[in-house]
Amino acid sequence: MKEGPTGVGLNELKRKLLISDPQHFGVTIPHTSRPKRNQESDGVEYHFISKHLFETDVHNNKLVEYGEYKGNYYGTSLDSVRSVLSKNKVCLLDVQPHTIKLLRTSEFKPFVVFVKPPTMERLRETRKNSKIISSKDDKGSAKPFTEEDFQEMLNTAEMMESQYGHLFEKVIVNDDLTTAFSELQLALKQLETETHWVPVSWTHS
Ligand SMILES: Nc1ncnc2c1ncn2[C@@H]1O[C@H](COP(=O)(O)OP(=O)(O)OP(=O)(O)O)[C@@H](O)[C@H]1O
Repeated sequence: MKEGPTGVGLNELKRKLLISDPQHFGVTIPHTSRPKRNQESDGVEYHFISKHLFETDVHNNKLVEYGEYKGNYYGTSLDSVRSVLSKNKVCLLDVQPHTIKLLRTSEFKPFVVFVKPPTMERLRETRKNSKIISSKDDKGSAKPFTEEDFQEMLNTAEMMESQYGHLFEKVIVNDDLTTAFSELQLALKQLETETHWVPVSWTHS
């Protein structure tokens, strides 16, 4: 499980992990109530369900997280996480910090990595040629980072870390991308090869 402020590089790091070992890592397929487009297939880009069913699922706590955008719901179900785990893969999931509590169970055994922005100076330097890809925008528009984007990223990161820092198992500063990716790979490898501490209740199941 990874998290961090918008634009910090979560998608980029997730993409790199998936490419590096597609047998080992997996991602969830989200649910949406938006109508399926012609070129899309159910269960590939999204699980397409009705608005009514989405609301029932929300009511029955079947979703890890969900939100509404342009009148349609989008969300990730607990079952979609289970489906990745059932293939014996490590599920890469970005979540809001308040969701960590929900996932800290013996079933999911999350390893929480906080992806943190570097200093303002280093953001300016490293993101010179980077574009923010608006995930919310259907056309996937991309525009350069502004000073405000950097400031917001730093503010959000500080807020997240002060409020939820105790829930992070690993903090990775995404300064140089290649270095950050290597650190992430190493942390995940160590997680699988070395002994680490978990709540005692997790050892009984
Ligand atoms: N270390 C880095 N150096 C330079 N550019 C980077 C670095 N990390 C990410 N980027 C670029 O910054 C942009 C935003 O990254 P990305 O889309 O991964 O962010 P995100 O955290 O997933 O954002 P969101 O939550 O809004 O989807 C991308 O164009 C990405 O290539």
